[in-house]
Amino acid sequence: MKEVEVALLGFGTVGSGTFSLLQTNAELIENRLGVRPHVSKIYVRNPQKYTDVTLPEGTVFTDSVDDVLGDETIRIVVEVMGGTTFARECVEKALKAGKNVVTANKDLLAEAGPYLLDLASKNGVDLRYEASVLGGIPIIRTLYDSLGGNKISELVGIMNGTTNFILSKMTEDGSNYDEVLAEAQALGYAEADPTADVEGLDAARKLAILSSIAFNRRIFFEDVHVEGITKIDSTDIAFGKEFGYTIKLLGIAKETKKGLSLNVHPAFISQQHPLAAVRGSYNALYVKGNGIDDAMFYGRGAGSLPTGSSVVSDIMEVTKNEAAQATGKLTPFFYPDKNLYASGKIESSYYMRLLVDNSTGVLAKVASKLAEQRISVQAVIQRNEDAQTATLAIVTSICPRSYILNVINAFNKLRVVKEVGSVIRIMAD
Ligand SMILES: NC(=O)C1=CN([C@@H]2O[C@H](COP(=O)(O)OP(=O)(O)OC[C@H]3O[C@@H](n4cnc5c(N)ncnc54)[C@H](OP(=O)(O)O)[C@@H]3O)[C@@H](O)[C@H]2O)C=CC1
Ligand SMILES: N[C@@H](CC=O)C(=O)O
Ligand code: NA
Repeated sequence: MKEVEVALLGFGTVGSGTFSLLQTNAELIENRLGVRPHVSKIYVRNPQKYTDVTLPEGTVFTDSVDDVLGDETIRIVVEVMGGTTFARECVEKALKAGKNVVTANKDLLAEAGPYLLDLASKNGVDLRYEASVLGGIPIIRTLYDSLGGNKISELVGIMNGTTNFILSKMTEDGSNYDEVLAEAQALGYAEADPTADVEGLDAARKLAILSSIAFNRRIFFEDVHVEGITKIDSTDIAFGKEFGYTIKLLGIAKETKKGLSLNVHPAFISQQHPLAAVRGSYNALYVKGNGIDDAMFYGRGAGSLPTGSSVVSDIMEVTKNEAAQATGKLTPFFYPDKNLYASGKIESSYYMRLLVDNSTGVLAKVASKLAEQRISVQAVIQRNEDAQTATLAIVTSICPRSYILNVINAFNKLRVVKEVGSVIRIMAD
């Protein structure tokens, strides 16, 4: 039996899912490839943690990364540890040693992807990262290859499983934010530090990676304007429902004549919008191209086996390239100027929740501040909290984000406004 030697760096959610799929589908994979990917070494810092794992003969845990990177028989190094310091060191060493690398690490790709891809090419090896974006959904290769003949104008997606799981549970079951986050962590969806999920950083990294491919630019994490979901509360979700909206954390990249805008933020979308039906740990990406028109890709965005499925597909792709002596042959990109469009200029309508004095004339005062910024009110719900206080939930007309920032300043100075609770964009259908 012909084998290609593979090593895993990491055996957590993704590493174990990858290993399990390689074992379960070994025969099928070998039949399709003509070669069997064989995991000979698994690097972890603390092998004692894995004493309950039974490895087949020929596979060992090691706590020495040099034992992996210095092993000449290993052709594919799978980096599934996470982080950008040690992981980057390992990936660079592996590429320089002439080994192919498969990684699920979006933090690393969004920070140094173009550099590492160049390094791989220089060393005649592959660097593949299908698992880094949208977990199990095959989207990297789809954008590179299947949609390669399209000029892409728009990407809109739900790119983080943890936050979609949290928002879905809060919306559907009225669950408490902290409890659902703990559940997402227990299910292996969340990052080691879940701040990356809930503050939108993870989605921003994924948007940067996808946009680099879709728009042929060197896009990094810093290029994306980010807002997370930590300020969303059940009151907003309930008002949203009354207005006919569902809340989602969206990644949006749009190319217009004015430039490329890159944003991650929570948004209300119509309950009829296809993305509204994407629930739990599922992700989806809507792509607009000048050939395909509209397409939507849907599947599990996080979790052990779904993400392992993408890692295994990359291992198979690299194995095929090795057999064809075609590794390191990705055509170099031509990167035009980034020409980013400032997010303050982007127009949409907004939902605003204000805590106000419960007295006559308050609504008129609030409306006049909006009018001063050339913003009109499309819909409003007033809920009396007690004799002194009322909540106003407002849907505004379409305006640039900078107008909304101005009106928030004006509200903060208005005596009848006790608090500006939340401000959430509303995405047009
Ligand atoms: N979980 C998911 O659904 C998805 C995760 N990803 C990405 O995949 C990567 C792995 O994630 P996941 O499997 O969830 O992570 P886990 O925390 O579950 O696993 C990390 C593994 O790496 C080992 N490890 C070895 N060295 C290090 C190190 N220096 N720092 C951290 N871990 C180390 C850990 O073992 P030990 O502690 O013994 O060293 C552990 O086995 C990350 O880049 C993540 O962003 C991508 C898509 C989906
Ligand atoms: N933490 C991430 C894991 C997959 O990329 C998520 O929740 O989507
Ligand atoms: Na993917």
